[in-house]
Amino acid sequence: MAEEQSKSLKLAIPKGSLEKPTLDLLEKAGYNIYVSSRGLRPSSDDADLDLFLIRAQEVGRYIGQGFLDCGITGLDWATEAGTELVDLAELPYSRATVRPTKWVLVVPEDSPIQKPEDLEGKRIATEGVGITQRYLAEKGIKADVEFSWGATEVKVPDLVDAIVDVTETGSSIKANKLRIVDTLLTSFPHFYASPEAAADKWKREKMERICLMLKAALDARDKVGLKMNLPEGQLKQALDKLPSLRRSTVSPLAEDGWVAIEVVIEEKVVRHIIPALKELGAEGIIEYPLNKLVS
Ligand SMILES: Nc1ncnc2c1ncn2[C@@H]1O[C@H](COP(=O)(O)OP(=O)(O)OP(=O)(O)O)[C@@H](O)[C@H]1O
Ligand SMILES: O=P(O)(O)OC[C@H]1O[C@H](OP(=O)(O)OP(=O)(O)O)[C@H](O)[C@@H]1O
Ligand SMILES: [Mg+2]
Repeated sequence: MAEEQSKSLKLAIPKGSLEKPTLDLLEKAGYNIYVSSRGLRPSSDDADLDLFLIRAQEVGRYIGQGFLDCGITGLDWATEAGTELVDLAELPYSRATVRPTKWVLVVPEDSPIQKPEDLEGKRIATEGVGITQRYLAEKGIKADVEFSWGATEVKVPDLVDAIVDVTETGSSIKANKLRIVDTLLTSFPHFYASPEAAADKWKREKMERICLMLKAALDARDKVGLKMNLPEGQLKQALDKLPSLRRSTVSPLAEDGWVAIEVVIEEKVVRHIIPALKELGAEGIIEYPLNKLVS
């Protein structure tokens, strides 16, 4: 028992672009994290967690070296770290949208470079040197790849011929009048563990529970619950007309000839579904938000 109580899980949260969305997701998953101003060791309402805010680029290194048990970072930086990590879950969220981050090869709109092979002998700046070098090696292209500390878009065409940079919404590419030549990698955040932590029963169970709750919170995103009463005679028509209702729970009501329907659907279809149900004679329609969805 004493040993159980002294257990703790060293968990890294990515500092930077992913910090806010990661803290929001953890909160939705049921873990309230408190980050003090300039503090890099957040506290939480789960006494088992020992939290560290670490740059996304470095999370993989410290987990791989065994100094941290686990953490969240992009697939991109985990790959770049080159350490052995156990991938416990893909978490499909991003900085601003639900789309994955893409690492793209980019040139000015009017550049003569049209295809990757045109990079032969050229200069490329990027924060992801390893990702870029592996891509060029796979294609048998020889080009100079130099590390960029950021603000990479400004470097073409005066300082380098092309850049490899992250894009999510595409607004930076548009604002800087750039053109995508190719996509090297698509990346979402993942939950990674060290091989030692993954082999430890208590840590493994703890991490799997956290992943379950994180995924449940992500799966509930953009979905709502809908409940209503419907004349039984209209049930077939409702299921035919509204395919998204097919997986609903149908139960009899105390009042003869009526059924209660409960379903989880995409929020975006609700505005079509509610009026259609009303036309079919549905009554007592309620819509409610969902916090978690576990299939
Ligand atoms: N729009 C975005 N821009 C940058 N990174 C993003 C974006 N959306 C998601 N990410 C992810 O955030 C992680 C960290 O990104 P990045 O390496 O750019 O560092 P950063 O936290 O943005 O800090 P910096 O200000 O140094 O760029 C990566 O895994 C990346 O895939
Ligand atoms: O497609 P978008 O949604 O516009 O996102 C892409 C931008 O986000 C990142 O910049 P960041 O804010 O991380 O600054 P950085 O350029 O210093 O890395 C990336 O380097 C792009 O500039
Ligand atoms: Mg960035």
